[in-house]
Amino acid sequence: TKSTRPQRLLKAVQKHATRGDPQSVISAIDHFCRHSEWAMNVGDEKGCILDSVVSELNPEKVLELGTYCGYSTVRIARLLPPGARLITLEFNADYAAIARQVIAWAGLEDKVQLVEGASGDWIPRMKEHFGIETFDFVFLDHWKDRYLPDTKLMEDCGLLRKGTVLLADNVICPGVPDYLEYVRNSLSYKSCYFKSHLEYTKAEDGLEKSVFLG
Ligand SMILES: Nc1ncnc2c1ncn2CCOCCNC(=O)c1cc(-c2ccc(F)cc2)cc(O)c1O
Ligand SMILES: [Mg+2]
Repeated sequence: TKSTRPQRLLKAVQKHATRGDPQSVISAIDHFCRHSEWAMNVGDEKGCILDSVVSELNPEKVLELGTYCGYSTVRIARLLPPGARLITLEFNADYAAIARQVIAWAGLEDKVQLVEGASGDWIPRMKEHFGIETFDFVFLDHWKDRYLPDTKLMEDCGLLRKGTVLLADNVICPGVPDYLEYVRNSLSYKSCYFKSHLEYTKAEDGLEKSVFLG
């Protein structure tokens, strides 16, 4: 039977990347997506912006909503200090299976906990199930119509603290208008836009960085 795109992406990683070398995994995925098949990873251009936000913050507790094949998981986890933890939620079991293998190939499995399920179901269980008090950094890259309800849910569950940084992918393409309107107008957030391009294309896209003010 025909392979899936995530399976072909994993094959490219296993063929071209060096085990335990996260940068080679990132480069192998970017090469595959640029020269073989487009895939919805955050990509290299927005990925550099993601890197700079993470490096500046040095977060201990990270939440990623939407793992897909684990590309941004690897980008973030490779920059985390020893002892820091990244929890990543993926709804699609097939994507999750591929992501686990990509994360393992990068040698980052000790820093990452991949959880299969819907963000709306798992966010209320973060404290009791993972012993998380609050998150330092949240990367939003899942269903675009879940960004706003899940942000409000994280607020209501007390998972955000003064200074928690939310970084949202795809705020232009596919777009998250309700989320943007909220974080840009709420007195509880200081928000700014990083203009970029949709991964591996010339179309405009960008990342919105929003600091929770408590
Ligand atoms: N734990 C969870 N809870 C809830 N939902 C969850 C979940 N885990 C996953 N999901 C489901 C959704 O996951 C994938 C979401 N990402 C995208 O859809 C996406 C699409 C494009 C795109 C596509 C086509 C174009 F033409 C132009 C742009 C680009 C991107 O960068 C994207 O990120
Ligand atoms: Mg995205």
